[in-house]
Amino acid sequence: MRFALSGILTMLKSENNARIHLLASVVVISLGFYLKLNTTEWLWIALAIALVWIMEAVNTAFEAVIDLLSPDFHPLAGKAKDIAAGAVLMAAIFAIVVAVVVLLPKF
Ligand SMILES: Nc1ncnc2c1ncn2[C@@H]1O[C@H](COP(=O)(O)OP(=O)(O)OP(=O)(O)O)[C@@H](O)[C@H]1O
Repeated sequence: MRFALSGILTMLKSENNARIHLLASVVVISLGFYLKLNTTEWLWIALAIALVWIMEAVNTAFEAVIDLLSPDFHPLAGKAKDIAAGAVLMAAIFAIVVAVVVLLPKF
C-alpha cells in the first residue's frame, strides 16, 4: 500500500498529464454532486475516471521501463511508447463520451 501510494505521488509529481487528470477528476466529481447524479450515472463517471488514471499509470510505468532498457533511440522503443500513449488517448476519448452523454443533457 505504501509503495503503491508512493508510486501515485511520484506520477503526480513527474507527469503533467497526471496533474491535468487530477484537475479534470475534481471538476467532474464536483459537477456530479452539483447536478445530483443518480447511481448509474456515478458508476459511468467513476469508470471513466478510473480508466484514465489506470491507463496513465500504466503508460508512465511503461515509459520508465523503456527509458531504462532503451535510453538511446530505437524504433521499437518509440513504437511501444506511442502505443502506450494511444491507450491513454483511448481512455480519455471514452471519458469525454461519458461526460457528453451523462453531464451535457443536464445543462
Ligand atoms: N528511446 C526512444 N526511441 C525512439 N523513440 C522514442 C524514444 N523515447 C521517446 N520516443 C518518442 O518520443 C515520444 C515521446 O516520448 P516521451 O518519453 O517524451 O513520452 P511523452 O509522450 O512525452 O510522455 P509524457 O508526456 O506522458 O511524459 C514517444 O511517444 C516516442 O514516439
